[in-house]
Formats: sequence, C-alpha cells, structure tokens
Amino acid sequence: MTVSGGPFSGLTNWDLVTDSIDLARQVRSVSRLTGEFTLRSGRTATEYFDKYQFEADPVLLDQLAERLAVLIPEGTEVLAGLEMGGIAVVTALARHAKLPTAFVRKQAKQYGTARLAEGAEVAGRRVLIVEDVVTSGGQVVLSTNDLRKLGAHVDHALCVIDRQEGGSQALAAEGITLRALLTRAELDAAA
Ligand SMILES: O=P(O)(O)OC[C@H]1O[C@H](OP(=O)(O)OP(=O)(O)O)[C@H](O)[C@@H]1O
Ligand SMILES: O=C(O)c1cc(=O)[nH]c(=O)[nH]1
Repeated sequence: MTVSGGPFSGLTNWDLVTDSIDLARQVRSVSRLTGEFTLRSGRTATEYFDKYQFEADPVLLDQLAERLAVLIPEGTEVLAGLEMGGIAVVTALARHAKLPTAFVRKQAKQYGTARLAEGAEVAGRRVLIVEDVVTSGGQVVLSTNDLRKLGAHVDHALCVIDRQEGGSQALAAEGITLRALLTRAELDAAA
C-alpha cells in the first residue's frame, strides 16, 4: 500500500515510519544536551533540546517543515511563529504550507510599527501557533492570550518537540489543542 497524493506520495506506510524514526534520530543527535538546565518555566532539567541546532541545519529544518505541514489543521489561515525559536520553524513551514505568516514577539517594540505580531494580519483569522519546543505550555498560553487580544482565533498549536511535561494538558485547559511532530517518548526511543 502506498500513499497517494501529497508530499509523501508513492511511499509505503513502512517508509513513513522508518523516515520518522530517522528524523527523530537526527533531531536527537544534533540537539540533545545533558547537564543541569533551567527552563523557561523555572523548572530544572537534566536534558535539554537545543532547538537552534536543528534550526541551523537547512536540510534538516526543511525535512521537519515538510512533516509539520501535514499536521496543519484544516481551515488555518495564518501561521504564527513565536519569538525566537519559533520564527525559523514558521518561516520554513510557510514555504511548504503557502500560508501567510506572522512573527510574534514576546513584547511589542516601543518604536517603529510597535506591533506585537509582525507580518500577516491576525485579527479575525484562524491562527495556528507554531513553536519549537513545548514543556509546560506557558509560552504558548501567553502568546495565545496576546493574539486573542488582537482578535485572532486560536484553537491549535503545532510544535516540533513536545517534552510531554504537562504542556498539552495546560493548553487544553485554555482551549488549545497541541499537535507535535515529535514527542519526548519518540526521541527517547530513537536513541
Ligand atoms: O512550554 P514552556 O514551559 O513555555 O517552555 C517552552 C518555551 O521555552 C523555550 O523558549 P525560550 O524562552 O528559551 O525562548 P527563545 O525561543 O527565545 O530562545 C521554547 O522555545 C518555548 O518557547
Ligand atoms: O522548557 C524550555 O525552556 C526548553 C526545553 C528544551 O528542551 N529546549 C528549549 O529550547 N527550551
């Protein structure tokens, strides 16, 4: 049985599974660090995925974007990448998805256009949050609140890595469904 249509047309289901294990292995290999890390949430961890390592490799980033594009919910009108790591991901993803893109700051600049969400207009549109790593889900919740205040309709977020530390549940409580390309469990299994 082969996939018909779309970017993976002609591949068997087995090809897709082995591709996705290979992708997990590559992401793990370039980005996984061990040591003592303080996370954005204030938690501490002994394992950290340095997203800038998979974002700095254009071939790997493009493979990730191709896979992420398949996970975009139907009806999405705008992709919104979160500063800073989410910006590279959303830019790569937009090339596959052909959707307008917004670049979302943590804080609006105090000069120039002084916009929090740069690029595509988000007001009144169905906006998909695009993130690199989700841990507690705190950053996605903060940025979703910002975007909703600007009039965006946000009900989904898409990330490269879900560390599976409660982020998905925290987002669900705010009416946001998280889709992840890779979970921590998949990265562990790819070791
Ligand atoms: O789910 P959370 O607990 O919120 O943690 C994940 C967030 O933390 C990291 O961002 P960081 O603050 O390191 O920012 P950067 O992308 O600007 O480097 C990561 O890129 C997510 O935005
Ligand atoms: O929670 C975080 O801050 C975090 C975890 C991680 O593995 N990678 C990252 O960039 N941020």
